[in-house]
This record gives sequence, structure tokens and C-alpha cells, in this order.
Amino acid sequence: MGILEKISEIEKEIARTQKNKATEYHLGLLKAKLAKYRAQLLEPSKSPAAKGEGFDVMKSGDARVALIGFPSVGKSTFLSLMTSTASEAASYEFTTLTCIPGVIEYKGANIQLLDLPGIIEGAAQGKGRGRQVIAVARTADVVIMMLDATKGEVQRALLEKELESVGIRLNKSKPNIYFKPKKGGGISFNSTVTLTQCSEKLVQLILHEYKIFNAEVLFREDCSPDEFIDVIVGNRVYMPCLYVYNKIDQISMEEVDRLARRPHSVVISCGMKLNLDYLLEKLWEYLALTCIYTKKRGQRPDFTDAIILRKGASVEHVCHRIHRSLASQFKYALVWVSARQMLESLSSGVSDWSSNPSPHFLLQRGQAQSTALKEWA
Ligand SMILES: Nc1nc2c(ncn2[C@@H]2O[C@H](COP(=O)(O)OP(=O)(O)OP(=O)(O)O)[C@@H](O)[C@H]2O)c(=O)[nH]1
Ligand SMILES: [K+]
Ligand SMILES: [Mg+2]
Repeated sequence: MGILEKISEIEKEIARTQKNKATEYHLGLLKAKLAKYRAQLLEPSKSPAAKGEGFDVMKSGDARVALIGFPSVGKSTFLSLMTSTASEAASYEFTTLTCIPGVIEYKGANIQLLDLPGIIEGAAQGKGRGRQVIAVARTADVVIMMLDATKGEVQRALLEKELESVGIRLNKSKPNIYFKPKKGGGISFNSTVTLTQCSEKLVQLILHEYKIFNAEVLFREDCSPDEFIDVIVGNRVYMPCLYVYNKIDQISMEEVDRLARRPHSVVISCGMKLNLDYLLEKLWEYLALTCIYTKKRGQRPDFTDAIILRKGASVEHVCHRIHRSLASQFKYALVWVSARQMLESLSSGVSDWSSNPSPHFLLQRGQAQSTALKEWA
């Protein structure tokens, strides 16, 4: 029997044991056992068997969001509020011991939300169930870092450090550096922009440190040495992150205002159901999903049945979603774009619409890969 099963057995037994003088001793013993198993689960060195137990949740739906945070910030309360899944919430730390999936239905998309055990300083080294939690976070499309608004900013910095130390980069894009190790020929170094943080000499020193003596390096962006190292090491995950400050019912309006103005931050109260709609809107934005509706000639689209894809998806992606063989026989598509979406893409400098600002135009198959589909709203 695994530790999780033992824990659940004891919890069940405690629940069905009547509380009275006669059972006092038995209940005390059960609680001691429970505490022992919980400690074992959170102390991985003594229990290698509990390694990934309870974390093997299948990916499902259109996107995956992981809830990361210190214990008792309200992750489980949030999951129970936003999805039809109930995850136990309580005032003691490490209430949640495994990964609990729920589904948020929003704009016709199914977003998988994962409740996870709290993590603490040293999580990346295996403290608590930190390693398993971080491994799940790596598989997410967006991380919600949940913070207790009543606690100091130090929480956020500590968690960022933990994730950073295992190669997760939050709200950063992949450095635009071309890097290719070679068999010979030394190091060829070029840049298309003026570099203020790295020089050829520094790049060479760093490469030598990694025992790389032959490679092609092209900086297309003014990157820092750390960013260059990320490119050499590889295996980095670049992930959008929303910092969600919960429990704002406990702090002053001035403080709420200050937190809300921080970058990538949303303030909420699960307890008083405050600002949850806005959080969903933000989450949707960070997930960068787009709704595509198909329609028959002469008929209106069925707006209850969307194909959900990443923003920037091509017509070819849409074909693949409909049927595997569709793309190979595909000739052209008529694509309608909402005026709002078109304005957004024009103002953000996306050029493929500006050359043809008609809301209704023809896409040839050859163009299919490079032209993005936009949402109809
Ligand atoms: N005042 C207040 N309390 C809240 C709010 N949200 C959650 N709580 C309380 O905070 C405590 C912890 O909530 P949980 O949902 O168990 O927190 P968690 O992050 O899942 O905790 P672990 O699973 O132990 O990591 C509970 O007592 C909740 O009732 C909120 O918005 N305001
Ligand atoms: K808790
Ligand atoms: Mg929890």
C-alpha cells in the first residue's frame, strides 16, 4: 500500500470513529499515525517510494494552468470556486498532498486547472513535495503564482528563485540567439544589434567554461550573459505567469491598489469572491488562445462550438484539428476576422492584416502556414 492510500485509510477511519471518552486513545493514535505518514510524504529522502505518487495527472482540455504557492494561500479554495471539483481547504499547512485537477469552462474552452501542494523555500532541492510540484509546473501553459496578500513580498521572490533554479523562466521570451555547436572551425561570433551586456570575449569565456570550442553564435537581440547561458544549457521553459494576490479582504484599500498595479498581477479574494471575473479575463489573455468557428456556405457559424488554438495558429493547424487528411487536399479558406481582433493586430504591428485590411479575404493554401487565423467576436 502506498503512503497516500495509508493516509486516506486513516482519514476515513478517523471520520467514522465516534468521538467520546472510550475512543479518545484510539483517535489519538490514529492522528499520530496520520501525522507520521504526512511527514514521510513531505520528507522525500526517507520515502523514495512516494516520489511521484499522486502527480500523474493526464493532460486534458485546451490548456493547462498550474497553481503554485506557499501553503495556505488559498489554492484549493480557488480550485473549488472556479471548477466543479472540490479540493479540501483548511487553515493548516500542507492540506493538499497531491495534484488535483479541475476544469474551468471559459469562452467554449476547457482549461485544466491543477491544484498542487504548497511549496516552500528549498522546494527545488526536494523540500516538501517541491520537486514533484515543480515538475508539474513545467508541463503547464501558464502558472498562477498564488500569494497571500497579507504576507510580505518576500514570498514572491522566494518562489521565483525556486522556479528560476530549475530552469523555469517566468514572463520572459526565449532569447533571440542562434547557437549551433560545430565539429570544428572554432567559434564564429556575430551580432545583428549593438550589444551592451555581452562581448565576443565574454561569449568565448562562457563557451570555454562549458567546454565548447567550436560553435556558431549569432546574437539577434541585446541579451545578458545569463540569457546566453540559458541558450547554451537549453532545457529552459519560458512560461507566462500571473501573480495572484488572494485574501485582499484582509488588507487596506491602499495596499490592494498598490498590489494591483504591480506587473502581471491580479488581486482577488476567494473568501468574498472578489475580482474573479477579471482574473479569468487575464488568464485567457495569458493563455493566448483563440476561438475559431467553422461555417457552412450561406449559414452563420455555430458560436457554441469553437476550435480552440494558440494565437498565431495557421490554417493548416485548423485543418489538422478537423481531420488528419484535410490539409493535404486543401485549396483555400475564407477567413473572417472580428474588427476588434483586426484593430488589435494592426495596432500591435502584426503586418499580415495591414496589407489586406478587408475583413473578408481569401487565403491560398500556400499562404496557410504563414497567415494567422483570428477570432470572430
Ligand atoms: N480571509 C480569507 N481567507 C481565505 C481566502 N481564501 C482562502 N482562505 C482561507 O485560507 C486557508 C487556506 O486555504 P487553502 O485553500 O487550504 O490553501 P492552500 O493554498 O490550498 O493550502 P495547502 O494545500 O495547505 O498548500 C483556509 O482557511 C481558507 O478558508 C480569502 O480570500 N480570504
Ligand atoms: K491549507
Ligand atoms: Mg491546498
